[in-house]
Amino acid sequence: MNFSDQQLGIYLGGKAPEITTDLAGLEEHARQVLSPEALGYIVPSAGSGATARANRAAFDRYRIVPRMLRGVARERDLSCEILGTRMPAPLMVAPMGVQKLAHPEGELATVRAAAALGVPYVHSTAATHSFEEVAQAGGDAPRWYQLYWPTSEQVCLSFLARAKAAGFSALVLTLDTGLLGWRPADLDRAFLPFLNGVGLANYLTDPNFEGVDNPVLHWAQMFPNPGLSWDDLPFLRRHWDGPIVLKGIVSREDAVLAAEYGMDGVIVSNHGGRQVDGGIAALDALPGIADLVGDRLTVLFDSGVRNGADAVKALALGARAVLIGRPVLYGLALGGQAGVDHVLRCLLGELDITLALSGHSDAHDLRGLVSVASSTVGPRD
Ligand SMILES: Cc1cc2nc3c(=O)[nH]c(=O)nc-3n(C[C@H](O)[C@H](O)[C@H](O)COP(=O)(O)O)c2cc1C
Ligand SMILES: CCCCC(=O)C(=O)O
Repeated sequence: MNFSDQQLGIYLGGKAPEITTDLAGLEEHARQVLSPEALGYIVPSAGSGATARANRAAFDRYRIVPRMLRGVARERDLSCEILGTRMPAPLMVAPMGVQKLAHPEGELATVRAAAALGVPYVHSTAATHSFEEVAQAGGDAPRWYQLYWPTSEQVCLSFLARAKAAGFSALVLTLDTGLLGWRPADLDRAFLPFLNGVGLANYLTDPNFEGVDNPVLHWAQMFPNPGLSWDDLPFLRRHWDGPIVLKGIVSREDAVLAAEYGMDGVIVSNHGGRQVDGGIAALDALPGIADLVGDRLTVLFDSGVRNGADAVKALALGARAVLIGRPVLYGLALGGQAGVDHVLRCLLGELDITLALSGHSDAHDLRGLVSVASSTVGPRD
């Protein structure tokens, strides 16, 4: 196999892509095709956008320090197993609701693209397709379920049972969205997809919603759930037979509590800056948490990853795998299933090439691969 076969054949399916391979430029392209409401919901972040900017600034501060002459294999294997789930590389699709805002095929296009590559897909409670539809589209491919814990215990139990029956193997409990954040782009338009019934597919197909007069009002009564506390977690353990991962952890204290409460993992994440404005960059929270609980918990990461090199940085700072958020939706907006396929292939390809060029044939033991760029280094005067 020659070089170009390897680059284009393996990574991109052998043809010139219709979408740029510069994933950092993807947002700009996606902005051209999204409706104003969809753009306002998907792209911006909470408040002034400070948390989202901090996410990116943190990635810029860390620099990869490649090592040489390490006998890197011509054919590398980045595959790994995370909480019982095999994956071709330590990459997963982050749970994201309301995907029909990006493309009419919504989550079905995303899960099909992920499944074809074996990349695990995490199904959001706020999806525009139900557990069962997504499971059918995804076939045997790995999938996890992300719970927004409804205030109704009956609905909560029904969601857990439906997810289990539909083959979702691990549970992600998102903790940073007890309420929606202050999102000016939506507030200025008075736009919330859920009020139009968008993002309620799991709810509307639930037996507990049968015969309900006003399903949107019913949803509104059970979505905001800021009252949850650590002592609620044993309930989940009793009713979910499989790994449980807490998403939205950015403090060391909470990471230690997650371990003490017997959780299996945490996702270090600030929800892509969509919840708290002025929050700590997720990447800045990662190394301290990984050092403290990495031997007891599976530490995963999202928020701000835009390309394969970013994923390498997060892995080197202690994440066992990285979840991809908005870039997947940008691919979805630009090309449906083919667009998501393209984005995932680019991520897998750039992750592989960056690791190989850094002296690694797999994605294990990357400690020491990044350093913090020092602002004092510059031309001598
Ligand atoms: C449009 C959109 C919808 C989202 N919906 C959910 C969701 O339903 N559940 C969840 O846990 N996180 C949700 N997230 C957050 C992602 O899982 C992830 O934490 C975030 O997108 C990572 O940041 P990034 O987009 O900057 O990579 C959503 C993100 C976006 C952009
Ligand atoms: C009501 C769920 C909101 C979806 C979400 O998590 C997001 O938009 O960030």
